[in-house]
Amino acid sequence: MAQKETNGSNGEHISTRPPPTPSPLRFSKFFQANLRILVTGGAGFIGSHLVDKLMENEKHEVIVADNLFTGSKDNLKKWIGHPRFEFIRHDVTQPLLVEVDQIYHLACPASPIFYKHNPVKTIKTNVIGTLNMLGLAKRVGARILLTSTSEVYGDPLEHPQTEAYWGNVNPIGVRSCYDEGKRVAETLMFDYHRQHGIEIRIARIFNTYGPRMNIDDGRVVSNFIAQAVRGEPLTVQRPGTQTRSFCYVADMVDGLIKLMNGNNTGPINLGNPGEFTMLELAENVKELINPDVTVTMTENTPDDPRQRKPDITKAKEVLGWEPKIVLKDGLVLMEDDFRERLAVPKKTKA
Ligand SMILES: NC(=O)c1ccc[n+]([C@@H]2O[C@H](COP(=O)([O-])OP(=O)(O)OC[C@H]3O[C@@H](n4cnc5c(N)ncnc54)[C@H](O)[C@@H]3O)[C@@H](O)[C@H]2O)c1
Ligand SMILES: O=c1ccn([C@@H]2O[C@H](COP(=O)(O)OP(=O)(O)O[C@H]3OC[C@@H](O)[C@H](O)[C@H]3O)[C@@H](O)[C@H]2O)c(=O)[nH]1
Repeated sequence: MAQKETNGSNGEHISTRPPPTPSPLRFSKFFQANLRILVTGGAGFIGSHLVDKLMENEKHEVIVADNLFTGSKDNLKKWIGHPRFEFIRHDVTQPLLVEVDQIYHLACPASPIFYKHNPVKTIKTNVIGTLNMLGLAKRVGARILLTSTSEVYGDPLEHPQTEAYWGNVNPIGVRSCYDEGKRVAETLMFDYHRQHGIEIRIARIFNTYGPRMNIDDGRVVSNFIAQAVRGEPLTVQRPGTQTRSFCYVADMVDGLIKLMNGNNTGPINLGNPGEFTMLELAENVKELINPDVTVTMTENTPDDPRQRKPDITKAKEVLGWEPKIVLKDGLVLMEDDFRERLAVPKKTKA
């Protein structure tokens, strides 16, 4: 088949090579025309919630590829053995060949503690892992979505951050394996799109929280909730005036699915524009979960961004998406899950 010449959603010139012909079975009278979806990192926090949502549709077959570095099969236990679900223990730094129509590429540790644990592995996961998944997308003609991050904006000099902002990232710092890794992953996505006509989608996700985060994940919301439930001091890292915008995971999953199935390549910011200092977050957690806990100031880590707030105008316009769950409601939903896993029931009022 001939090359097709088109313009992408960002106005770029694209030369599209059609994907290889699928198996003849795909056109057989009795073939069930299911959408085959690969979720890399599907055993992790956001990935497992995404799998839950995708599995609700009876036309979807879902394959998870995950090396279980920060994820767990426990997050997927309700789907193990389901006829439309498969789990593959696989490291995305190695090639993978599966016949799929869509790839949600999430595989990568997200908590700073975990991505800094083995920085060389983190950058390999972002660069080689994304190359492998793009190679797969090219080979089987699948559409691929990358979960990039607000960390591509580094310590931002523009506030709030729009997608047009190129960022302020330290290329040699301890966070660079993740920040720069994701920036290269975005570059690879666009190069495969322009050069090979691969259908791409890029989400820039801002700090997302919710049930199923690892208790010892190390990110601020899970730390504060676990501390409040255990009755331990809330550890605010200095200066405490740094800000973040927190998005509840169900909102994030809706945004990712809309992005995958829409027409825009992105990058698109997905996040909740509500902005809080870490001291304000601690006060909220204390008030909602355990008024008896104290707040203690602790050392911060290098290159911690001072402010973060997404401008989500583009997501509203092109996806019709905006988050619905405000922080106070989301924290309470998360508390129930943490209490159950930590086996600390809520005190009943006398
Ligand atoms: N949660 C957030 O606040 C946030 C913000 C921005 C971007 N993101 C991105 O969203 C994605 C999911 O984040 P999360 O919060 O669910 O994190 P998570 O750590 O819970 O999930 C990551 C998953 O990827 C798997 N994984 C890691 N390295 C792998 C490898 N080499 N091969 C195969 N699997 C591998 C882990 O085992 C885990 O199941 C990540 O790409 C992350 O960068 C998350
Ligand atoms: O116990 C803690 C942990 C963290 N913090 C502070 O809380 C803020 C947020 O830290 P988090 O570890 O939750 O993560 P960050 O917002 O820096 O990055 C997060 O959002 C972008 C994603 O790409 C990353 O994967 C995700 O971890 C930081 O300023 C940190 O110093 C505390 O005050 N106390």
